[in-house]
Amino acid sequence: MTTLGRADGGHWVAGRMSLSAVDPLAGAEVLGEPSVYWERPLAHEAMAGWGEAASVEAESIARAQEVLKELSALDSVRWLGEAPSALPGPWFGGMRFSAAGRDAGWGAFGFGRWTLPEVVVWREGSGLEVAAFAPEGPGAEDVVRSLLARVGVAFPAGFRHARNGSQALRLVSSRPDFEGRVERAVETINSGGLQKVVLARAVEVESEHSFDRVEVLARLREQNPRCATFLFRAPDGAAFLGATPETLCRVEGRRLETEALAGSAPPAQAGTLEASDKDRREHEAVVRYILRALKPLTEQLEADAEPALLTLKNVAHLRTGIRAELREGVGVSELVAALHPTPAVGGTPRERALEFLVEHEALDRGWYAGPVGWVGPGRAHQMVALRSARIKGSQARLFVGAGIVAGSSAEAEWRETEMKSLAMLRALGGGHV
Ligand SMILES: C=C(O[C@H]1C=CC=C(C(=O)O)[C@@H]1O)C(=O)O
Repeated sequence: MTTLGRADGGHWVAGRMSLSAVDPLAGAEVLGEPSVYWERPLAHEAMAGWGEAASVEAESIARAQEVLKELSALDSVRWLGEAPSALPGPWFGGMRFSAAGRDAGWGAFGFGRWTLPEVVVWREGSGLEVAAFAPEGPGAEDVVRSLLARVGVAFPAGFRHARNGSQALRLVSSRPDFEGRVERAVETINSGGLQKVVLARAVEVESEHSFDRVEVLARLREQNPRCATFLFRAPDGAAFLGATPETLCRVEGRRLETEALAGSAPPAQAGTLEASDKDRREHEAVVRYILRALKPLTEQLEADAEPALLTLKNVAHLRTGIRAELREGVGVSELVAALHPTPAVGGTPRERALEFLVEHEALDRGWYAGPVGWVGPGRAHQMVALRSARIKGSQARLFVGAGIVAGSSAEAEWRETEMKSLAMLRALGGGHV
């Protein structure tokens, strides 16, 4: 683990060069599976990282917030030549939804974990750039130059397309348990104890062979161009990956972009969403919460007047875009503290909803529904880790949730979570689902 914030200048030396190549994921053919991956195809943003020049772990929410603050303030990289202006990161990672839970499978991920890869390849304009990082010290510049030279020679020029090939998957998730929890949530809401709570469940997925996670990424990004496709590998070889539609915050200097995403329907019934009273209430709880949370941190806070439809391949949502100027001194750490968990993954009132989840959800969410993404000096993009799975070997544990409000039906919420699981199941090779 790295100690951050040394006062005497840079920790890491970095160099960069252009690559004659088009796709960061193609690098997996020669460099193996990336340790971190991030792509938003519609935003033309893509990056893959290999190796770890450094990692920072946090064992509590308070420490995680400190780390985010340090990583967004630190400019501890000494660039050989000009520093890139559009490099995502260079720190990549995420954190748990909450401290509650005891699934040992999440152990190696820590409460929060961020890494500075040894090699980062990212899209810039119509080409790719590569940067290499090494700890400052004698010989560090040579290490950087030789990493760049090695990657430059070997990096494949072409695009890594998703390949055909489905496989038999064994799925386990208890419908009666989930529906029982939805009914309990509706009773609590009806008795005035809560307004909204988002209940999640896990689906255990087993395949005959180890999952090819690069292939899973290739399918996820191809099928979900509006989402952020991500992967973070833990030291025990497990990886957390997914394709999520929800931005928690995008920070560029003082500029903030965020969104409320809640209210769902099958794509074929997307037209009914805007008029659905249940979905509007579910959505408005999120908008109100975000605006209230951001007020003390921002100036010129503005939200779209009406939610718009966001139609993904397997599910459509109501979406309200929110923008603001950040007050002096406010950055990603303060934003995560104020926004997470939004009622799109927790509920309202926030504390009561979180207590309900601890008591009744019977699930260690781990990094599911937590903030994941990248952070660097004055810039950050954090997504809410939805539509995601933890994968190790031939086992995957997939997570899906749904917002429960007065009038929710257990059967409909089960169907909604089934629908939300399709993107990941198909990417895992379940061509028949
Ligand atoms: C909790 C999830 O979705 C959230 C985001 C969008 C719409 C949601 C809904 O309509 O329930 C959820 O709040 C999930 O996908 O696991």
